[in-house]
Amino acid sequence: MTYRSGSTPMAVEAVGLTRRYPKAGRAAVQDVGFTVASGEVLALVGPSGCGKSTTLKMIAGLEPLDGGSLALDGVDATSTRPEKRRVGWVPQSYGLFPHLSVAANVGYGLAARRVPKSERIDAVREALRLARVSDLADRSPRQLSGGQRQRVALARAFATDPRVLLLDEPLAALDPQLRDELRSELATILHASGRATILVTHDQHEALSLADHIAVLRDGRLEQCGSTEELWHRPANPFVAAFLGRATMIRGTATPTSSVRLAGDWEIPLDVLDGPRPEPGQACDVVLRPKSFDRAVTGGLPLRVLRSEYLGDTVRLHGLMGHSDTELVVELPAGAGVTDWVALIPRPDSISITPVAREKVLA
Ligand SMILES: Nc1ncnc2c1ncn2[C@@H]1O[C@H](COP(=O)(O)OP(=O)(O)OP(=O)(O)O)[C@@H](O)[C@H]1O
Repeated sequence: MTYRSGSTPMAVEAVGLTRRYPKAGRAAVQDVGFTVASGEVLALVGPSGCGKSTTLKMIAGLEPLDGGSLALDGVDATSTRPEKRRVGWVPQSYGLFPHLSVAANVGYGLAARRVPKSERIDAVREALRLARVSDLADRSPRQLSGGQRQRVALARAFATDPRVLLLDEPLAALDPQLRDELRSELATILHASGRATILVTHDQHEALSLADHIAVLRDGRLEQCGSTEELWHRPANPFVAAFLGRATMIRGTATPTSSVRLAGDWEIPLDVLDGPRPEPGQACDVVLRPKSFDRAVTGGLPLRVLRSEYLGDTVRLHGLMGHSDTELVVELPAGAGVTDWVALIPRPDSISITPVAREKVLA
């Protein structure tokens, strides 16, 4: 039991979730835990097959748990039937019925549960308002754009008054431009709804802009779960760093002259380190992102360019740090030509440096 008297229980508390499909070798999900408060959005991210959908299904009650426990609003729900969990599911394809109006689609779940008509009308009106589609109530799903369909699917989930909303790749069915436009609107709707939301996405931009917290899964296991800022600035390992935004995480060593020495004799100054300063000789994890550098006018850190990609405003360089074999991806403003070697100066505000405790280095 996760509820402590005097404290507000978490809307979702998953502890050690484990699912082993029959006849499968390894567990699809192994020992995954996280919490989500009401009004918060958690993004489950990770490569294809890492266990995101299975985790979502365990919370909805569509897959049983082979280990661990699940509490909803502080009450154990590990074996609760799906229809009793008050969990709203928005599938990737939205699953709207083409022969029903938007309002009838939104009220479908309530009608199936024989909710009285007057209550149903109020609930549908409120759900349409929350999802910002009140003006579409009489249309058929065929007369809607992709973005409108997505919001109607959300309204249908809202109508049943769920305490938890589960969204499976909410923007995946939309074209890239519409996806960008809808991202911020969806964030506003989800936060205004006051529900706990768990969404699955492949897209790091979606995770960073929609979610308060992110859980990164890999091969069924949780690599890291924390606030978006925490994962961005202090990724637990190179996999998490790379997954959220092409970052490269490199282990370096603090020098006596307030810098960190990395591969290829690169030195990054410790100017903007906001946490505790490392002692000389102490190991540090340094997260370098494509936009962590400008082109140096004189001197600078040498990047040996292996390949370049023209991206319009910028050029993306794939290279090696100095004479080392450590790879790095850097994006610089397009315009100045690309040569075999490019000199860079670090932009300290976009580089994260975390001193590593000595015990962790030895472990
Ligand atoms: N019904 C099933 N029976 C057996 N194995 C399954 C079943 N469903 C999923 N799996 C396996 O479990 C693992 C996790 O699958 P899951 O669908 O949860 O991953 P995912 O992260 O959602 O993937 P994607 O991003 O591709 O949708 C995969 O190896 C998958 O092949």
